[in-house]
Amino acid sequence: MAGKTLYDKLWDSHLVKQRDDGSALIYIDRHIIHEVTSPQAFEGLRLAGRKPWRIDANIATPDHNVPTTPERKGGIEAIADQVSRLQVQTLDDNCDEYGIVEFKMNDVRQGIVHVIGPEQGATLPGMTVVCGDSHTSTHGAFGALAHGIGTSEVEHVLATQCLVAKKMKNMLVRVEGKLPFGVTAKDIVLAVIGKIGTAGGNGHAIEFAGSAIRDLSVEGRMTICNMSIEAGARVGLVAADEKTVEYVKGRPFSPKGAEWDMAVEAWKDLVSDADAKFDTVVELDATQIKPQVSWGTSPEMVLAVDQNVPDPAKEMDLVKRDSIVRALKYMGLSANQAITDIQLDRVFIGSCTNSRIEDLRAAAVIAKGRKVASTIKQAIVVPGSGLVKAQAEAEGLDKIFLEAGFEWREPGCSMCLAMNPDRLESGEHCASTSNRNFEGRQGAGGRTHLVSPAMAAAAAVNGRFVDVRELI
Ligand SMILES: CC(C)[C@H](C(=O)O)[C@@H](O)C(=O)O
Ligand code: SF4
Repeated sequence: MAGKTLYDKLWDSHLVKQRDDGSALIYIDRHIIHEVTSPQAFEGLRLAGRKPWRIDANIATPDHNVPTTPERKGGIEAIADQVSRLQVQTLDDNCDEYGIVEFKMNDVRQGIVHVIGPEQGATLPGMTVVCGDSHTSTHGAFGALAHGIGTSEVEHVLATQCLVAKKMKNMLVRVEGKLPFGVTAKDIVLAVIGKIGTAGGNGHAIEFAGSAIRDLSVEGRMTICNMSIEAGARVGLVAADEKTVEYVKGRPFSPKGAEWDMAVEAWKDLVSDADAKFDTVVELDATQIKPQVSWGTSPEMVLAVDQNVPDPAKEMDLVKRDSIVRALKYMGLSANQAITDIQLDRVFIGSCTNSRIEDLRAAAVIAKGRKVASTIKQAIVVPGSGLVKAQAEAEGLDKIFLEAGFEWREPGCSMCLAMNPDRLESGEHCASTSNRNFEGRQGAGGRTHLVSPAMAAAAAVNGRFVDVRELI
């Protein structure tokens, strides 16, 4: 019998019941909750006369709708938008009613769900982790089976601690070789999506492996797994190793004492067996990856910073040609324009892809001693959690950013999506460290370019895209 992949192992160890029609019931160890996808789920529970079944498996925080400016210190009343205020209030009320641990808006532990889960040790190797949010794939960086679920599934998990699921296929993305200086995890994942496309991982759980992935910090692995969903896969995974163990050690929700020792022993098995079979294998040479910039309205429309945007006239496939024409029009770019000729209006450093301490450090290296270009209307740095913010301030990163002309904000999803006051105006170009660039994502008519934190900082000081390696 062939060996098992990491995904097979995680699936098998959580399988409650397999049905003949292919559907199955799996046990969920951790459920993370935010204000957007939970209100109807709690309401559904109430209407059915049910209660959450395992209170301590849940952890909640508001992130999408929270303002990131200092006024929010005034509390929920300070949220100007009514719908946003109601969502945040409803989350607070639901968590209070059922006794669910919640880091409220002004708690130092508040932040983006995918940043705070790992930060608190609430995400551990070997777990199943779900959240009503597509970027739950982030947590797979710990060798956990993690994916987004819909609101009706949020209700189901609350009520039963189980989920109806279907086993996915196995895909291996192997990235070998040493990553060039100045090239980061974000560039790896954008390059992967550029290669396989946004449908490339459809129906698969992607395991990222190879020396370039092993060499990454746990934060970098989170960035990669985060964007598995943009590669078409709901699940991204990285095998657990010493770095994973080191990261989770001593965190508030991590096991302690004898339980810790047992856990570490068990986590050693969270790797794919050498003879495991993958349905699909993709290989990338890390040494060839350059800093990436998305130019279009899909994450697969991405190029190296030294390239030129495509010319539709050279595309023979009519469907592809049409999508290039439309993307160029929306983005206000002309065929063959150099990426380094794209003028930026705003810069956003944040989101669950790139708002951890390592991301802020990388951006600060570039910002240090430089100034945001006068042509940039706004450059904001939004830490992923209050604890990331505190850590950055302890290291003096806030000062570096403020002196350079960046704004230093409170944690939240912020400009990643237009659900709170941070957004683009129509026609504006933004260098953004987030994960999605479809039309209107950061505000109606806004034009998003996905980049790494260092590339975003470099764009801020240069006014246009520049190969960050010229500034290091
Ligand atoms: C609001 C939420 C449901 C959504 C998601 O699931 O991903 C958001 O986080 C996003 O990034 O678009
Ligand atoms: S930061 Fe962006 S991608 Fe992440 S959860 Fe928030 S809105 Fe979704």
